[in-house]
Parts: sequence; structure tokens; C-alpha cells
Amino acid sequence: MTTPANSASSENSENSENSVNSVNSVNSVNSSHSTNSADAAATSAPSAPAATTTPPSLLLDDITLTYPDGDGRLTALDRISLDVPAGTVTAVVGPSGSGKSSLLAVAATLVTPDSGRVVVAGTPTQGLSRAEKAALRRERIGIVFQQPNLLPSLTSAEQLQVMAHLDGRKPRQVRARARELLAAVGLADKADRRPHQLSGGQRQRVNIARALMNEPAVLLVDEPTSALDHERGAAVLDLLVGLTRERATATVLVTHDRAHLAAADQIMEMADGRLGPAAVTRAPARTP
Ligand SMILES: Nc1ncnc2c1ncn2[C@@H]1O[C@H](COP(=O)(O)OP(=O)(O)OP(=O)(O)O)[C@@H](O)[C@H]1O
Repeated sequence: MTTPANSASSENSENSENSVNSVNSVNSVNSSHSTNSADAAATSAPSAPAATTTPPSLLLDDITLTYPDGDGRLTALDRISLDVPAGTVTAVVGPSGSGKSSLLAVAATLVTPDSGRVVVAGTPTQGLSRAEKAALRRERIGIVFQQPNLLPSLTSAEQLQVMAHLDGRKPRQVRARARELLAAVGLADKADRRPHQLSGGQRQRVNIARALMNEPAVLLVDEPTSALDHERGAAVLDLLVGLTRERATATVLVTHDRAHLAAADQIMEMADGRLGPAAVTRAPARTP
């Protein structure tokens, strides 16, 4: 969808960071409201935690994002709104080019929208400096990408530890947290392995553990199982859902895989930059 150039916000043009591709670059470190109660009821899984009375851990409010496109602007996100409560998973589906990665990039504060509000764990991000946004990302947001992008020379434990060393925590605490998280993702016995000594599914588990290292309130996950076979993908998804509940993260999961939808508390669909409750039906829940 292309709109005239003068409809674009000038704020957006200040963003040299403003590219969906910039989501991937942080890996080395980390219409109206569509989620009204009727919509939520239509898309909630039976096992979903009750709607919270506390503010959502992630709030996108009436977000519009445009990119330069020739003489005009392309509207990647068209007045989208999304509430993600702590301890719940919101799946976002939609065709290629519909705006899913743009949504994640805005939620991650990597891209500043033309208009609308992003609130992360109660902190409004509008007006934050670049450094303040980087600190918010480091402390409150975990990001899991399609490809783990682990550092080849580091062990699993070290992949996690470098994240926290950046924050100047005590090494002993950092090591203990890395071990605890590797155990939580089922890799207690793989802490000393390097990426080439791990399977694809195990690498993605390290990736997830790394994203949780700084106890994020918000977990943004982009097609985490695209490089995995069905069985390993299902195991990684179960893990993500379990960790979301256990650690009370507000998790947004961008996915093409309908099998992922059974586990989601809320299913939203992107189409031409607009977000609404998904028309798709859930696949039957997997039997254990
Ligand atoms: N940096 C950019 N500059 C210009 N246009 C962009 C930029 N990034 C994305 N777009 C455009 O914005 C629209 C939404 O792209 P986005 O990557 O968010 O979609 P997507 O749903 O994630 O697609 P896919 O599933 O293929 O990854 C597309 O039309 C895309 O071409």
C-alpha cells in the first residue's frame, strides 16, 4: 500500500535504525483496538490465563509505520493495536510482506513508528533517546530470531554469559543464571558444547535461553522453528509456551506454521499492514 510522501511522519525520517532488517542486527546482544473482549474470547485458548487487570507487558497502540517508496510512502503498519499480557503468547500470522517483521521491529523499539504508542513493561518508549531504548531492550526485551546466530567459538554457557557481562553483573551470578536457564531449556549437560557440537533444535534452545538471560518482560520471537523439522519445531514451541507461563513474559510469536496456533492465547492476523483477530482456525492441540 503506497501513500503520498507528505502523509508520512517526519519523526520516521530521523531513524537511520529504521529498517526491519535491523531486527536481525541486534542478535549479538538481544484501526482500533482489535483485542477487545469479544475478539479475545473468539481467539483465546481454553488454557489461557484469565485476562489480567494489570497493564499489559506489551502495548502497541494505534501504530502506523511507513517506509520511503519512490516518490511516496509504503504503509507497512496501518493503525495497529495489540495488548499482550504477561504470561501469554500472542501468535501473529499473515502472508509474506503483510508487516509481521515490521510489527516485531516496532515492538522491539528498533524502529520508531510514524505515530502511535509503544509501551514496554509499563514504560512508554516515545521520546526515549537511542541509548535509553538500547537499555530498555537489554533489560526488558528478549528477541529470538529464525536463525540462532550463535558465536561459533563460545560454549552454550558462554553464549548466555556474554549477555549479562555487558550489564556488569557479578560473574558468579551470571554463571549461575546461565546454568539455570540452560537447565530450563533441557541443555544442562550441553553447557560446555560449542554450536557445531549441537543439533539445530539444541542451538535454537540456546538462542531462547540467551534471550531470557536478562529476565525480559517481553519476548519477541520470529519464526523460531523455520529451520527445524516438525518434531523439533514442536518441542521448541512447547518450550517457549512453558517458559512464557513460568517466567510471565509477554510473548509475541510470528509464525507461518498453523501447528503453532494451538498453543497461543491470542491469534492475530496481519494483512496489508492491518492487524485483526485471525480468521484462521486452530489446528487440533497435539497429543503429548
Ligand atoms: N526497510 C524497508 N524499506 C522499505 N520497505 C520495507 C522495508 N522493510 C519492509 N518493507 C516493506 O514493508 C512491507 C512489510 O514488510 P515486512 O517485512 O514487515 O513483512 P513480513 O510480513 O514480515 O514479510 P515476510 O513474512 O516475508 O518476512 C513489505 O511491503 C516490505 O516490502
